[in-house]
Amino acid sequence: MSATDFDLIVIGGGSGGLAGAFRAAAHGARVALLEPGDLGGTCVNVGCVPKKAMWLAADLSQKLGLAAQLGFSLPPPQFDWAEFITHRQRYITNIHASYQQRLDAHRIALLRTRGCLRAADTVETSEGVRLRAPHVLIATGGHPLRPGVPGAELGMVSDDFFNLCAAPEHVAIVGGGYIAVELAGVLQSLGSRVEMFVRGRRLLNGFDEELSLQLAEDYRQYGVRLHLDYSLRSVRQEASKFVLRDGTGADSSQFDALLFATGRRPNSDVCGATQIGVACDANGHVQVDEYQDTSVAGVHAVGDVTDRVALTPVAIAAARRLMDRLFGGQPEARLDYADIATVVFSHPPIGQVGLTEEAARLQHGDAVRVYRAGFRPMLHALADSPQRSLFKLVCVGDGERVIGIHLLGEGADEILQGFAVALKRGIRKCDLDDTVAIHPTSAEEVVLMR
Ligand SMILES: Cc1cc2nc3c(=O)[nH]c(=O)nc-3n(C[C@H](O)[C@H](O)[C@H](O)COP(=O)(O)OP(=O)(O)OC[C@H]3O[C@@H](n4cnc5c(N)ncnc54)[C@H](O)[C@@H]3O)c2cc1C
Ligand SMILES: NC(=O)c1ccc[n+]([C@@H]2O[C@H](COP(=O)([O-])OP(=O)(O)OC[C@H]3O[C@@H](n4cnc5c(N)ncnc54)[C@H](O)[C@@H]3O)[C@@H](O)[C@H]2O)c1
Repeated sequence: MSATDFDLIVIGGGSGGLAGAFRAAAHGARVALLEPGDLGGTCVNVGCVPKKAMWLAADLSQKLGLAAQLGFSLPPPQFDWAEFITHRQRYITNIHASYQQRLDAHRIALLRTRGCLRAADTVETSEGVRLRAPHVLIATGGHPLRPGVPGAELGMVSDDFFNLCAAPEHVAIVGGGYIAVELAGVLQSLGSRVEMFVRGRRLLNGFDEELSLQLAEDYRQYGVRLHLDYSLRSVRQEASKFVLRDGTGADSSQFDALLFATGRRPNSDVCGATQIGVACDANGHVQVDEYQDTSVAGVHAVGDVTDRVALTPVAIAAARRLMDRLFGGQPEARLDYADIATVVFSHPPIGQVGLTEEAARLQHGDAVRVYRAGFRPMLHALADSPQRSLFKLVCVGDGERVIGIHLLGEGADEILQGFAVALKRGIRKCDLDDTVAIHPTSAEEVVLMR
């Protein structure tokens, strides 16, 4: 291969890398994409997609329970986890095929190999082939992190969760963030008995505290046991069971499975970034400026390998804007990272965009006004199930500009997107008041708060 074959080399074929490669090629750039694993990276293979599939199965299981309470006579539902996996994996295989077709259509050179930066314009493959291009995009994502305690290697991480073929009977989950909360909900709904061991005093730091407390209550009602303020000292295995020991020396019960959901680390070292002088923070995240440029000219980075919001649509949006700037004649194109909406696929889900009440009060003090709606969604009220929804609006100033929307409850995952557009456009509370409700829905509560 000639040394100057490409305009862009992309290291990593996950959400950010693929989006960057497609957009650059659409602008006419000659692109090489290096990916040793399955196309789609974390999101498609061991993240959003299989996780959402499991969440949908868990949601169906809960709905079957409600249906039985509402007069449907059903045999006790049996969930064939292994069969569900064949549907899940078929869905994922179709995504791989569609990516491959798009790569071919865009004439992107896909190299099934690992890439390592040797200079700002040079990437070496595992086979020792050197490729050159004036622009390199680092999009190598991250990997799950285990806590630094003795025995931590005994537990699963989220990647391993997707290899399960049945619900373990009794599961310990360490962590209280996105992945811990989501997989706890899935496992409990699909038949496991789940205990969560959370370092902090509440679930989901960074989310609205009231919603987090309500979700903890929902989880307790649902049978999940929460150990808050838990300090993990070590893990050991006794026969096939796992036992956790805490900071006081007390042992947990015995578990059939142990899952660590204790955060992720960026894949910056494996791609040679640091060796060519790309600046990284103490955790290894590649440091980028507002244009996704690293400290080395011509080397750019997007997605989980950077220290920005670790979400698929963020990696995609950042990569597309970067390619619009580099190859699309839009010199100012860059991603605005403010007010990015996010959903935790818990049971029920939580959606948030903008500032939490706590963050708003720190920034704006007494100028903050909060509106709340707590209610039982109709299906749960009909079935006399205790699950409640809690919606909050955080507003600021005399004009009551809406600076935070927080939704916990059935449908929150689907409701939030439209309101996120409105918040981004700077709506005020009176704009919501002026909007006629859609009845009877949960979403109408957002425009009916008083
Ligand atoms: C369990 C779980 C659930 C999640 N759920 C959601 C969700 O519901 N919604 C959401 O928005 N986000 C979710 N996320 C986060 C989301 O998956 C990530 O933010 C997203 O995948 C980041 O994309 P990326 O392109 O930066 O990295 P990745 O998707 O991780 O892709 C990086 C790719 O780079 C490759 N690579 C690494 N090193 C090299 C190398 N040296 N050479 C070549 N290739 C290399 C890897 O093989 C990988 O394919 C979830 C994450 C997890 C773990
Ligand atoms: N629905 C979604 O969009 C979604 C779902 C999953 C993951 N993600 C993304 O992936 C990222 C990673 O998810 P995550 O859940 O791994 O991380 P996280 O940062 O959300 O949560 C990590 C949790 O582990 C705990 N923890 C860390 N070190 C610990 C230790 N040594 N001992 C005990 N507890 C410890 C933290 O206190 C925290 O509760 C998220 O921040 C998010 O950006 C998004």
